[in-house]
Amino acid sequence: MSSMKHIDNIPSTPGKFKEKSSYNRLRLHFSIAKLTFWSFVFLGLIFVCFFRSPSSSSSPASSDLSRRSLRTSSYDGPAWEKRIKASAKIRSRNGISVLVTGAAGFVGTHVSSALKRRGDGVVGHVMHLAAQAGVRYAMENPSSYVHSNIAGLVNLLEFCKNANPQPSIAWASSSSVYGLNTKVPFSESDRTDQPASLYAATKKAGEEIAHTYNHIYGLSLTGLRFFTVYGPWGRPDMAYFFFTRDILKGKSISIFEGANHGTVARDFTYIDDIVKGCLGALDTAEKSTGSGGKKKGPAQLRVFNLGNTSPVPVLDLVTILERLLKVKAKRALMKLPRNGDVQFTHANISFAQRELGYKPTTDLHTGLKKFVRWYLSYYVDGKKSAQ
Ligand SMILES: O=C(O)[C@H]1O[C@H](OP(=O)(O)OP(=O)(O)OC[C@H]2O[C@@H](n3ccc(=O)[nH]c3=O)[C@H](O)[C@@H]2O)[C@H](O)[C@@H](O)[C@H]1O
Repeated sequence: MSSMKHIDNIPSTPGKFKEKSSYNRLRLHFSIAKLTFWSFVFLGLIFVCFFRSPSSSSSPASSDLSRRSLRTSSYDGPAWEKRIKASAKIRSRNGISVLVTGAAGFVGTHVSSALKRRGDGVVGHVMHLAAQAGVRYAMENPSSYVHSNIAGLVNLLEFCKNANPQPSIAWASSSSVYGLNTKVPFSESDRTDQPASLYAATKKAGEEIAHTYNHIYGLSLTGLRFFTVYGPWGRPDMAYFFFTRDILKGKSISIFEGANHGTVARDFTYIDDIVKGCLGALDTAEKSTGSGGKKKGPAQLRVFNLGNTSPVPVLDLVTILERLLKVKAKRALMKLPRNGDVQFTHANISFAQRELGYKPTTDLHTGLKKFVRWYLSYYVDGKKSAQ
């Protein structure tokens, strides 16, 4: 595991870490190829693999254990193992032990701490920085998407299928799989065979791969189609994040519009609502039916939209940010580039509502208010630099 230290240098979600040179890019690919499956999986999204198990204690969890206990400069040895075991320990009645990959990413961080708060055991791979999220970055670094979203997924499923007992798996898909679909709101049964970006194509491939492992090996699999997740500790490559940074710096921001000044809108979904959907998926997942690589019977296979059901034009997002930041943005309207962006997303969440009890409660203004409060305290009061 000590080989994982090099991951510090791997360019991750654009904006968090800058790629310095083509040498680094080559090194990234070479290094990823060498990683074990533990470090090979997703960033900016979660991939949760979990085993139902009896509780070992009824005492409440300490909510900050998950991240703090794993923050260490050494990723092997007895001390590290002890910390991993402590984090994995279940502390509530009927708790579950969850392997959260991408636990250092945006959604993974929030899901891990929510699990810890309710007493579940969590094992994070805090060094998991391989890049795969983001629609536009897929044009710059296509192979990172294939490595993480396809090869990483297959590696993980290979491991899970051979396990005895097999775990159930909930994993992050994306609203982008709807691609050029024009029927709104997007329902899980709508067509998803027209991806507009490589990112979307790799997520769609993940859904098909999930089908295969469910069919052949009896793995219980739940894919979650996230709709533009935002909030504190979010990804700097996302528009709401870098708009905030650039508005504060007095830099102009490009706001995309469709043909004939058509509205570009997103079903922005607040992180706390997404976390509730993730926990709902874990709590309702059935057991896998196979063991040791052999299927014993049909297993659960699900896909859910986790959106907000309330698309907001990007122009309105900017207006809300201006009000919250008390700074006027320098707006530059631009035609939607042909780089993978779609014009509109809108989730139908009735299936998730019925099956997971998923019910988003945060509107964009309320969510952005929380984000801006965090942003100002972290970057402005905390004097951290936002690149
Ligand atoms: O739901 C998803 O599955 C995806 O959500 C997110 O993608 P998007 O919805 O595209 O979010 P984001 O980039 O923040 O752009 C937001 C809006 O701003 C517009 N936009 C963007 C950049 C810009 O310079 N100007 C602009 O108007 C842009 O046209 C868009 O309308 C995740 O990044 C992705 O990983 C995936 O999870």
